[in-house]
Amino acid sequence: SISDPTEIQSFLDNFNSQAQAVFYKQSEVSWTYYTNITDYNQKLMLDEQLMSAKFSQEAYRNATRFNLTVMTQEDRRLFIKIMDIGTAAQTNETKLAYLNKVQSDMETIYSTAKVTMPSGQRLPLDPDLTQLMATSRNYDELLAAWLGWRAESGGKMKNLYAEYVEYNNEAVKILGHADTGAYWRSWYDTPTFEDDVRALFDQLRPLYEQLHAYARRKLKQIYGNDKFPSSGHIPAHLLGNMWAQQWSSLIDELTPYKGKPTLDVTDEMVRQNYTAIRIFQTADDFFKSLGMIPMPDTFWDKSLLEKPQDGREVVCHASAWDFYNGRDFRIKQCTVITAEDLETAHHEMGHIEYFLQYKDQPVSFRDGANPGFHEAVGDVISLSVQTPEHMHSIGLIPTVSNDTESDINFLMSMALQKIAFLPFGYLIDQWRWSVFRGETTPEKYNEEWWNLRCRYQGISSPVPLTSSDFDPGAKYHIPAGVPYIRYFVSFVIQFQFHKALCDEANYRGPLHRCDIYNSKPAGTLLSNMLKLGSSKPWPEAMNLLTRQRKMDAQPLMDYFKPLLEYLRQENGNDYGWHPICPTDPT
Ligand SMILES: C[C@H](NC(=O)O)C(=O)O
Ligand SMILES: [Zn+2]
Repeated sequence: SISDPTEIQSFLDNFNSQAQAVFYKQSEVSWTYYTNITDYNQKLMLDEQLMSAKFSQEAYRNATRFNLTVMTQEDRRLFIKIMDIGTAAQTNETKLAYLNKVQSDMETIYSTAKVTMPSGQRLPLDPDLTQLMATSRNYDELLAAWLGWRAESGGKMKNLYAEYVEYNNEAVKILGHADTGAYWRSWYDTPTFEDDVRALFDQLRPLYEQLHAYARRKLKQIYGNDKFPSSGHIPAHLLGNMWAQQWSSLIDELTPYKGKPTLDVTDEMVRQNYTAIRIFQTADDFFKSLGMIPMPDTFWDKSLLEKPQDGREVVCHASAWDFYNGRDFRIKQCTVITAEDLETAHHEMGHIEYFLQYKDQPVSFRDGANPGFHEAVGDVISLSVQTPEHMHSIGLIPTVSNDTESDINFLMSMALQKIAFLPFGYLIDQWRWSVFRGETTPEKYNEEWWNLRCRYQGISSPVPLTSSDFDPGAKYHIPAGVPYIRYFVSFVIQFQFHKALCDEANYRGPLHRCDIYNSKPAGTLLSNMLKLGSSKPWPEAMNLLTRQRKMDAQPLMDYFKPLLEYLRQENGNDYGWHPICPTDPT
């Protein structure tokens, strides 16, 4: 095997320049499809994916000719990443083409699905059903939207998913991974990763149990006790969100102390004629205030920031794109003028900022330190943006009152976004890992999904389950093949990051009121971590930013401590639910 340093360097240099060209082409062709769903554009994308796979297979073959033991740590890390080619390891082109086609067809079903409402209207998820789930308080209307969406999305792809699992597992086993779940977890490069996330979830469950109890009591007042099963579960369609994953749209009903200025800035944004562009300029302004890298001109020229009105079908689920040429970075978001989309814009721009900070790294290091890091960047900024102080400073709330009651109201609004999410963020890949392992077989897909939803989220299906349903397919990341534990990791570490940046900004008050806006030191500290990309093991990146090497739920618990005390007082013994699904689904 090759040990000559000159040959090692020239291989890496060649790979780097070729990979940029190949990945650029694949990004462009994919972008064309995601922003204009047609059979023709899908075929171009699938063809390009096969070309890109051939490039990766050849790079893999060439890389295995080198002797990794004589290399520098950095070069060895590059070679390992060059050889981590995922499903492109499938050299049987027919099988790889079929896997990619099935994956793309599931994502297309999801992205073009429409529900025929009792009124006869045919509604897509974005923006119509999302808006309905957030604003309707009519039990039957919510049920119609919820049932319709499951039927038109997941209900149309159950057999496809079983094939996707089989072909995806076969491909990654060629690289030596036990199954697709093992491959996805390998990106965290932590042998105890599964145990670590379970420990974090167990540590945080009391917070969620208290919030769940509080929400359940309020929702019973709205919909009537008879709509709730005796097991303590909340019917899945009543939480203001199609997947009950975040409950922010219930803020007005769940605000503990009425009579204070609303914390939902949606109405004010609409009143001020906010546009999608202005939402993204607001986010860009925050990064600039930290001395971080502004969005480049190509971002503003080439992003798709609103759902096209020209009849084109697009994949509306928001995403941020790196075109791997160091210059072209875009967001695709069907932005609507709501507080939630202001937050999403910061989330997506956090990805772009990460791309910008590590753009001069070798291609194989242009990734998050681990996938959770990439999901955390924008959210950390958004923790500052959402403070009453910052919302006041950008004119979206009239006054800042930090008396105890207003403080609890604010913490409740943040808990509906961050605490409500934790079991959902945790259970998606619990389900998928069990599917990839073969523990959950196709006839058990739906039942096991609801077992986890009932056990961890304390919500249940408002209708009896049938084995032809495939409710996992009603959530984007399942048909799109996007791993999900990254969001659970992000929701924990973003509070570690927030605490570290607030310390760096010399902020002294309670963590939940910290706004790092304009802090150049905080911006420098964050930038230095982001610049690393995936060039170092993630504990080193974590240490650089937070002075510790582990994921730690303490900052999140400290942030919400005053609210937990309030909730325990409010709930008394009225909290918790039966771990298995109710038989009386109301
Ligand atoms: C939390 C996750 N965010 C994302 O996809 O960007 C979601 O929307 O389900
Ligand atoms: Zn993201």
